[in-house]
Amino acid sequence: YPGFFSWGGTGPAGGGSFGLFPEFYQFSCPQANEVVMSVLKKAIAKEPRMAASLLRLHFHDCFVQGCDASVLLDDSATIVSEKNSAPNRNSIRGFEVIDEIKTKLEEACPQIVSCADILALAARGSTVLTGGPYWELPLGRRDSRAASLSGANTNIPPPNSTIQNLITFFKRQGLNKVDLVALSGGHTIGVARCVTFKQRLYSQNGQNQPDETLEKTYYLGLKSVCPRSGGDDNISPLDFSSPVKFDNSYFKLILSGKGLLISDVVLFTGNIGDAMELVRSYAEDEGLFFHQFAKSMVKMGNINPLTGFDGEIRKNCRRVN
Ligand code: HEM
Ligand SMILES: [Ca+2]
Ligand SMILES: [Ca+2]
Repeated sequence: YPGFFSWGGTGPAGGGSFGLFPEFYQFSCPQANEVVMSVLKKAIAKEPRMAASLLRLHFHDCFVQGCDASVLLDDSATIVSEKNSAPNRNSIRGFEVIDEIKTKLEEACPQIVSCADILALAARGSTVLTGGPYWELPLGRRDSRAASLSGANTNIPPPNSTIQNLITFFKRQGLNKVDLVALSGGHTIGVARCVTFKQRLYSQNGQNQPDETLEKTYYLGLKSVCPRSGGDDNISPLDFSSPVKFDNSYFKLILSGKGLLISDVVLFTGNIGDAMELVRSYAEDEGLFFHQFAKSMVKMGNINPLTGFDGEIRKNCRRVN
């Protein structure tokens, strides 16, 4: 049976049964979240950045084919992996931690907990362990039998997006401007490679000029990490004031010209009134940001899940059964 209380009918989330709900593993694997948290604690203690990498992995999963663990599939005879897409190549990480969680869960409750739910649990756990909000997490996602390289190339927004582009990318997933600004706050942790923000330092307007919205000393610091030629894989924090703490300083930095990516900065400089207002509110009120981040994470986690008898529960997150 595909989990607890599954009738295989058609519910509001599509696909079958009742959609997702927090108690999905209550009887079939009550310790699921504890297992996830124990592996996360160890992995994040060893490398604080891992929290950021795991949060991002859930995002890159959900925006391509829905939250179905498609992002975890390796190349094989039948699979063209999303890992080689432009947004993911040399960039997404954390697969070994997901493998470790899956191995432990297969020991504890074989073939019960999906890789898609592991990604969602790891994203929430990573948020909590770095000081961010906790939320009730709907569960019951199942795993895809396919990946979509083209979907990864076309549905994940690039770092030089305009605000209009960002709104469009999010809208395509059923997410609005409030979700866009709140979820961009995920950039309160983690880093980006020089190649993702170089354009701003050396050729913002097609001319050989830096982005004029960059604060001067911040700009000089970035130039030393990210030279005009080479250094593409050098990294810089997305929120340099607290790169391993989940807080609202990302929004404060944007207000002071110290946002790293164009996609961060345009939330405030893009002349979309409600986005500007939201950046200001989240900079002022961390509680408000936490509340909305949690709500929007639930919304993102609900994008097109496989439920009921659709998809499968993978034994190994890197390949279909
Ligand atoms: C709004 C559109 C977004 C764009 C354009 C964007 C773009 C990027 C880019 C370019 C990087 C650096 C990748 C690299 O250099 O290899 C990055 C990192 C990151 N992104 Fe986003 N992102 C967006 C939304 C999100 C969302 C919704 C989340 C999660 C809620 C998120 C979480 C992260 C995290 C945590 C990192 C750091 C990862 C690490 O250090 O390993 N991003 N993002
Ligand atoms: Ca997916
Ligand atoms: Ca931070």
